[in-house]
Amino acid sequence: MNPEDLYKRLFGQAKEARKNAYCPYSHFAVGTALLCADGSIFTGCNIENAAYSPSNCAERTALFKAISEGKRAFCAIAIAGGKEDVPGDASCWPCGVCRQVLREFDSGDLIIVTGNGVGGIVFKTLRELLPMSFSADNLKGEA
Ligand SMILES: O=c1ccn([C@H]2C[C@H](O)[C@@H](CO)O2)c(=O)[nH]1
Ligand SMILES: [Zn+2]
Repeated sequence: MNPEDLYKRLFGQAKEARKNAYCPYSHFAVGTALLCADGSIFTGCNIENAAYSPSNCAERTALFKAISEGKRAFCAIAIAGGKEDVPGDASCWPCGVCRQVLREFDSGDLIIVTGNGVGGIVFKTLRELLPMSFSADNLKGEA
């Protein structure tokens, strides 16, 4: 399958996962689908909390599920987000916190996929979304 078709399918899985979003405060529902290097897929949704700050984004839900199952290498993550009463076809790029968390497991080619607002997808590398990032390389004195 060519990458674009693979990402379209992944975005469809993110839209499906978005149905599980728990967002009674923001009413902004997000779903994700994370494609691991071994071909497995982990989905996620945002999970809000009455105390607000413990809320978790959909990106980190999927990533933490995968990490906790032993996965360490990832190809792409698709994100479908929007107010809960709309289909979630518009672009929803990851927040700054999630970009940094994803950076921890990116070796330079992680793809971020989201909707283009007209029924298709758009994708970029995490490196494009988080240039000049801080990583483990800095701690090793290599950056
Ligand atoms: O990329 C994003 C942006 C926002 N949210 C969540 C956090 C919060 O629950 C709600 C509104 O910000 O959407 C995500 O899960 N991912
Ligand atoms: Zn986030």
